[in-house]
Amino acid sequence: MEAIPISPESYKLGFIGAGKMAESIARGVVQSGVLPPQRISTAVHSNPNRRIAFESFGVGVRSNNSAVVEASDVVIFSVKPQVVKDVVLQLKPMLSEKKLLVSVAAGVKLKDLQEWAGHSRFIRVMPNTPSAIGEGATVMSLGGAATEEDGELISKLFGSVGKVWRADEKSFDGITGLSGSGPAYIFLAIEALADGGVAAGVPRELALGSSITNCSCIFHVLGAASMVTKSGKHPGQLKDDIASYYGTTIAGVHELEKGGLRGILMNAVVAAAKAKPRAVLELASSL
Ligand SMILES: NC(=O)C1=CN([C@@H]2O[C@H](COP(=O)(O)OP(=O)(O)OC[C@H]3O[C@@H](n4cnc5c(N)ncnc54)[C@H](O)[C@@H]3O)[C@@H](O)[C@H]2O)C=CC1
Ligand SMILES: O=C(O)[C@@H]1CCC=N1
Repeated sequence: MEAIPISPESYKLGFIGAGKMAESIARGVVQSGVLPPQRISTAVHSNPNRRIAFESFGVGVRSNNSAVVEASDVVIFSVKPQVVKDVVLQLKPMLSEKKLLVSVAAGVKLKDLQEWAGHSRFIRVMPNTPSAIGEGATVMSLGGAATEEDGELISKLFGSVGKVWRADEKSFDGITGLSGSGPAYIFLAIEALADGGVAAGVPRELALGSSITNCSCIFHVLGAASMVTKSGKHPGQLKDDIASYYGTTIAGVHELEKGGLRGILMNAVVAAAKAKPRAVLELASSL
């Protein structure tokens, strides 16, 4: 059966799973103006605070998952990986090929998603939480029956909250370890660098205090990231530009190298890429 085109001007978007990732995407999409909140809905499973979070930016909260699917042309599965199979199977009678299905679940393969849904108009996406402020990184891979127009629609949706790339699904574990989980490593680094500043005599408020948006640690991290994207120079070159001979920076860089920072960061990405969410382990053991 040929997939019925979804109108970019009027389609309705539904989230199954009203958690942190769904909120980051929905919040960013509404802020960007690509979809008005009236065209987005979700349902709250157990935590009533999630209703408040979504309603705070105008997204409607329906009574249950079925009501969300019924009202939506595009359905994003944003529950934890171990819950995806159950919700897709429960909703299967309503998931006709007229609807475009999307999953953001880490580690859950298109092959399985398509089998549970009964069709392959499915797109697997790996976003990250900076989507909430329009700075997300999203990678997507199309299932068998997803059309080029479907790909463009989802690309535009996630493009409204950051940058979007397409990749072979084979790369998805690595992409999850790098860009899905990656912001957490940087948050950790920001916190640790600020603590280093405090240890070296920088007042806490100046390093990373209660008025976080105005702290020196944030500005140097933002500045460094912007230089990588805007200068066109390799980060190694930018590092060399700061590290004067006999200078202060090279003393700090020496400590980082002695502690194995590069190896530790590489190991973190590889460990996250290899980590299998419980759903995937259960799936493998049932084969
Ligand atoms: N948090 C992140 O940075 C990223 C998360 N993801 C993926 O996004 C998905 C969601 O992750 P988070 O938002 O972090 O988790 P979360 O725990 O914040 O959200 C999941 C939500 O699903 C709800 N839920 C549980 N069972 C349900 C059911 N049967 N029906 C409807 N809702 C149900 C929960 O109440 C919760 O609000 C996961 O599959 C994860 O792999 C992907 C990229 C980044
Ligand atoms: O930690 C997790 O499992 C999810 C997937 C990528 C980021 N958070």
